[in-house]
Amino acid sequence: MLDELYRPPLALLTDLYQLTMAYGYWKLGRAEEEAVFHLFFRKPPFEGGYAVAAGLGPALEYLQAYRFSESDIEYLGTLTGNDGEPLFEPEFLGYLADLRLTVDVDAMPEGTVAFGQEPLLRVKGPILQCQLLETPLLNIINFQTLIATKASRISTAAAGEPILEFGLRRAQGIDGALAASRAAYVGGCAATSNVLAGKLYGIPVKGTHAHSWVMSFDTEVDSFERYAEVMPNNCVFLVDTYDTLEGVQQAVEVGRKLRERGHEMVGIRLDSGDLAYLSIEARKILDEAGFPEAAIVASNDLDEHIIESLKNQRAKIAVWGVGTKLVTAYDQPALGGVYKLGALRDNDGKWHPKIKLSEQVIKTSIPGTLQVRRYEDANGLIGDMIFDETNGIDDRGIIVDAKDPTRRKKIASNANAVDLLRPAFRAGKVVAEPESLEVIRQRMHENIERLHPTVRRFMHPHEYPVGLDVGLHELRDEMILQARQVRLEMAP
Ligand SMILES: Nc1ncnc2c1ncn2[C@@H]1O[C@H](COP(=O)(O)OP(=O)(O)OP(=O)(O)O)[C@@H](O)[C@H]1O
Ligand SMILES: O=P(O)(O)OC[C@H]1O[C@H](OP(=O)(O)OP(=O)(O)O)[C@H](O)[C@@H]1O
Ligand SMILES: O=C(O)c1cccnc1
Repeated sequence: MLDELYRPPLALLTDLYQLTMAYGYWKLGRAEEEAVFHLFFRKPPFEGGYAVAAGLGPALEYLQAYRFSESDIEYLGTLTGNDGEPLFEPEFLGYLADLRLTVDVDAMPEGTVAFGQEPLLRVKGPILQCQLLETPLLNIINFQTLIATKASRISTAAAGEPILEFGLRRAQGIDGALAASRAAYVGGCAATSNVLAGKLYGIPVKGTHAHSWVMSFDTEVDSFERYAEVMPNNCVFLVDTYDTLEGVQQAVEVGRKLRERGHEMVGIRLDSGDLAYLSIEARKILDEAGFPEAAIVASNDLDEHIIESLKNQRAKIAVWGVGTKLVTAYDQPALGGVYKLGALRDNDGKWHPKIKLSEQVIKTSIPGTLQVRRYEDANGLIGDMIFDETNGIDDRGIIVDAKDPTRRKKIASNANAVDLLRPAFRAGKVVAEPESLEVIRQRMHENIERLHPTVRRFMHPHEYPVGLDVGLHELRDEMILQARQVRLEMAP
């Protein structure tokens, strides 16, 4: 699913330091030196057990359109350093003007469940190009993955009942809203209130009416009657403007008249008060009045925790309207995905793994040209192995936890294995088959189903096994020791 929004070339959508490094590589004659970068997050968001990969479609659209326009080049020519002289020389700007991407990108298909440390995306090609792409790729993938994950958690809480995404009015700007509507659908929402997202992405659109409609009439019942007249095929009455349970009675009255005219009331919406109590009482009123099919829609600052609690309270809510907390990822507003250099190729064609050290083990990078192999059997997912494609997998078939190397797991030799990073972009062209959002969300549902329920739990979820191939782990350890040794020797 490639969309129009990211079609205009947006090569300047990057941090200036990517261009200063690009200039440096060009100046040093290293622009075409081949590199591999990986995009990954360290910990699933929301203190959860998993994330849902999203954003690849728009990212590919971005890559496909990538070029510096004439006005981009002109603008870059106006940038100066602290001596007032141009930052970039004209020959470099000419190089950028002619630049067409030749990188290869391998990526997890959207809707795949993903875990900490494992690459969602791998970019391989001239180091200058890889570097320029860091910021826009992180921008697109981080946000959509975050929102798809939130939506998937909310869908899990609603246990199959439809979620309507109502976030547009409180989303982070225009693109924040559109990207969130897309990702929310990937993560399992049934529809959006955002009509532009409906048009751009083919997401079903749904809507009720606001309090202002009720307030604009002399009485609540009058407002429902007029609404039923003009919109007889889409009647969800918002019943909480004055007194909620009285509002339900008024909806029933209007629903009866509607029925006489050959239409059925779709339902009512609750938007304040105790949603458990009010939905249970409203359900009784609707059932007793002969409207067992009328759905109770609820909204009001909902998230996965409130929905889970309302379900435990046996609330009679059939449809959930969720806005702010979903589209702003309220409790964790950024994913924190990073993009790190894994390897460089020297003149004789050999790949050399690269490492960045950190005081925190979790932040020490994983060297190599990485791939993720997922193992599963009839019962579901077993574990993921991160390995270096250049060296292949060690015969021992063991994964080692990157945070705690004493935690290891032997992978059963009869487990099914699938490599998650698949060719998406080759030498500047999209090669992944475009996927509809329907296919993507179906993949998300199937993936989530195959996770152990304890991994899906909101509170202190069970940690899904992800580890380094034991051979890669040993190489990484050696590289850490070697880098530290070198630094020790260099110490005065
Ligand atoms: N039974 C319930 N259990 C848990 N949370 C609930 C329950 N009923 C409602 N909530 C949540 O509690 C919060 C109530 O919000 P708030 O205190 O603003 O009250 P309100 O009913 O919205 O009042 P207002 O009239 O100001 O809109 C919302 O997030 C809502 O989803
Ligand atoms: O609570 P959220 O999850 O963000 O869902 C969207 C909210 O937006 C609307 O309220 P708003 O007060 O903006 O307008 P209204 O007058 O239609 O209620 C709607 O009634 C929901 O409460
Ligand atoms: O259609 C609705 O009920 C709706 C739409 C946007 C925000 N809140 C509610």
